[in-house]
Amino acid sequence: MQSALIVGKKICSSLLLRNWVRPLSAASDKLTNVEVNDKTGFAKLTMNRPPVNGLNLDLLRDLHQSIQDIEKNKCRGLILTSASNTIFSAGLDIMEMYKPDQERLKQFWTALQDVWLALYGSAVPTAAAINGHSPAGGCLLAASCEYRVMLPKYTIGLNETQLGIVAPKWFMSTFRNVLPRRIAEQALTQGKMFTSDEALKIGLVDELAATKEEALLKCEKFFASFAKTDPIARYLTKKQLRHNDIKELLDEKVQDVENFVLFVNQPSVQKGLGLYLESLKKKAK
Ligand SMILES: CC/C=C\C/C=C\CCCC/C=C/C(=O)SCCNC(=O)CCNC(=O)[C@H](O)C(C)(C)COP(=O)(O)OP(=O)(O)OC[C@H]1O[C@@H](n2cnc3c(N)ncnc32)[C@H](O)[C@@H]1OP(=O)(O)O
Repeated sequence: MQSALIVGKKICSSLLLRNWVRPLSAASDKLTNVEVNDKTGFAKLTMNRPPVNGLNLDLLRDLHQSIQDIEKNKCRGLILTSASNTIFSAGLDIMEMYKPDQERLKQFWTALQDVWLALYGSAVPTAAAINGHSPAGGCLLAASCEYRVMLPKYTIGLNETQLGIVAPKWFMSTFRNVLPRRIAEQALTQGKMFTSDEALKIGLVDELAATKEEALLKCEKFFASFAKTDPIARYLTKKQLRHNDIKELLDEKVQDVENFVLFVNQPSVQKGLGLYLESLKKKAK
């Protein structure tokens, strides 16, 4: 595992502290970073895979581990954000799907499922400070949280149909949990990327903030709104509301991996992914 965990002493007993500290790798290797505010108990989970936080197998596994750690240590809130100044996450790393190693491809999709199950079903209140572009898988992560604060002039959305891809059911359920059904249907079928202002207008994000610091504060304010609620009652309510979406994936988890593998291996999909990668690289030149 490649994530670093920084924990405030006031919150964690020395036993917990021991549990939390995982071996730190060299700074340049860190893919996620967790910092816990010792006064509030809020954890900031930062994705740090330059240049675009492409969700590859390693980053996904790291994210999963970090979410589990935050959960185990009973933090009072989890804020997902990015170390980049312009990108929250570019979504799935297309390199994982292009000319893939078959065993790794299965592990990759399973890791994405696990991150979604952990984040969408988290007992800890969750929020995303969206400090950059957030297409596809990036949008999935943000939409899996309970609250979203976005910086201006970026884009967010599930753009799969524009790439000739069908978003899996659980991507769609996540959107439907946030957006009115008709808006979700239009956005998903069009593969629409929304500007920050548009996202605010339709309710895909809850607030805009001028800076990352302000976004983090607004996420913390959202967590503070639960100060007078019972944490167990809060969690059970969330759990029931999200139960069907989670159960649907759990019931079909293996089949979902098989569908994904079958889909990705289609020659037409491979061709499309290759062309898309090329277009991204040309754009970068
Ligand atoms: C029935 C159905 C059953 C099963 C369904 C099965 C499967 C389908 C489900 C799949 C769901 C897919 C989800 C996804 O997330 S797919 C990924 C979608 N992401 C995107 O389309 C975003 C693409 N990227 C961008 O738009 C821009 O890069 C971005 C994020 C706006 C940033 O722009 P910019 O700052 O200008 O940076 P560059 O474009 O120059 O990029 C820098 C560098 O990164 C490479 N890169 C960017 N995005 C990706 C990516 N997603 N994967 C891999 N690599 C990426 C880019 O090529 C550049 O590379 P270089 O080597 O040139 O530096």
